[in-house]
Amino acid sequence: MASQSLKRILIKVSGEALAGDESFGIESRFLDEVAGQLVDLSQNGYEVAIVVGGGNIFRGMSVAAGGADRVVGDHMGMLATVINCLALGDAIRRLGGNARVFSNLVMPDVADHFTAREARKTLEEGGIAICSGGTGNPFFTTDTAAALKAVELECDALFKGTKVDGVYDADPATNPDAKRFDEISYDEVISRDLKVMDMAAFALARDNKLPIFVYALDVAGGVQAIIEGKGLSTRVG
Ligand SMILES: Nc1ncnc2c1ncn2[C@@H]1O[C@H](COP(=O)(O)OP(=O)(O)OP(=O)(O)O)[C@@H](O)[C@H]1O
Ligand SMILES: O=c1ccn([C@@H]2O[C@H](COP(=O)(O)O)[C@@H](O)[C@H]2O)c(=O)[nH]1
Repeated sequence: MASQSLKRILIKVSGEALAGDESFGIESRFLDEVAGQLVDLSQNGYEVAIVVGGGNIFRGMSVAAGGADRVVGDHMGMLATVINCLALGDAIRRLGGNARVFSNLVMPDVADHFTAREARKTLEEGGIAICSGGTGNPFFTTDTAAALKAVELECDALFKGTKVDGVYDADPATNPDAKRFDEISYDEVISRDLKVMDMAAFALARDNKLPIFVYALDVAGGVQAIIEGKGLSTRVG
């Protein structure tokens, strides 16, 4: 049974986490695990929209650092998110769920062009709306795309599923003594420059009063457990 206060949600799935134990690409066991969690949420009455990152395949900054055109690099990064979204949509359908892949880059043979109107319709009809291609613009990230889509689709909350189980006072990957927050305000996360998500995403969420839950994608129960107050996450609000 879906919670009344958090019924329509957007989940940002980290591209990097989709690689599982590998450093590149998609680990099918992990993909199926994530898809299974999304199907369960949808079948339990939640309206679920998805944005997927591309870090397991390509990040525009990495080519720009080598001297290539950043805009071309970012287009390549956005295409990487389309690949991940197609894989996730397919995994959801194989598990009996109903998913429709949208894209902010126009590619009619591959995905439906994203409009908030069509994506909302998919959600209202019980389908999972997967939003690929980021914002469609270079110099952004899929975190910002996730906040933007969550606002456009009138979601009650944004869940950022990643490799860590919340927001810490320093990057826990490089600081073993970092302390985790159960809750933190938008302004504090921005003023401390805590880099679990980019600042544009936090600012957009703050300006639209969109709560964000940062959680570890590989923890059993996932989003459903967090909504029921049983799972670990940091609430940014
Ligand atoms: N203060 C912090 N609290 C928590 N995590 C942090 C913090 N600062 C940096 N991080 C790092 O941020 C990472 C998550 O952000 P990142 O944008 O790199 O990944 P992602 O969005 O999950 O991946 P992708 O770009 O592939 O979708 C975590 O794995 C963590 O190591
Ligand atoms: O709106 C957007 C979103 C993404 N990009 C590019 O795609 C890659 C992958 O996204 P991540 O958020 O890093 O996973 C990103 O590095 C950008 O190059 C974009 O240009 N615009």
